[in-house]
Amino acid sequence: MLFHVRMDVQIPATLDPGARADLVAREKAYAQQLQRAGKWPHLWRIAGEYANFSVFDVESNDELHDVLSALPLFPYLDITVTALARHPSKVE
Ligand SMILES: O=C(O)CC1=CCC(=O)O1
Repeated sequence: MLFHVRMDVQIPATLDPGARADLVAREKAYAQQLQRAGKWPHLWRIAGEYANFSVFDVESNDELHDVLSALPLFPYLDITVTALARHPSKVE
């Protein structure tokens, strides 16, 4: 199942810089692990925003929830999920 996900990142300015760097490094490692596993086939920066558009390829809504809620940045993300279905005009 494919899901389009928008993530807006809102890390508090008051967060200790070392803690922030550790969080971002752990987010990157987890994101790259999921990309290598084929679960996160698209990850794009939204130009001009601290936000991304992503596509996740997972087995179920529950797996998507597990993957997203395990993101190290999860407490600081505003997440919008859109389920995707096949378009009838898409060339195979
Ligand atoms: O910076 C972001 O958009 C949040 C994020 C998702 C994966 C990652 O490494 O950072």
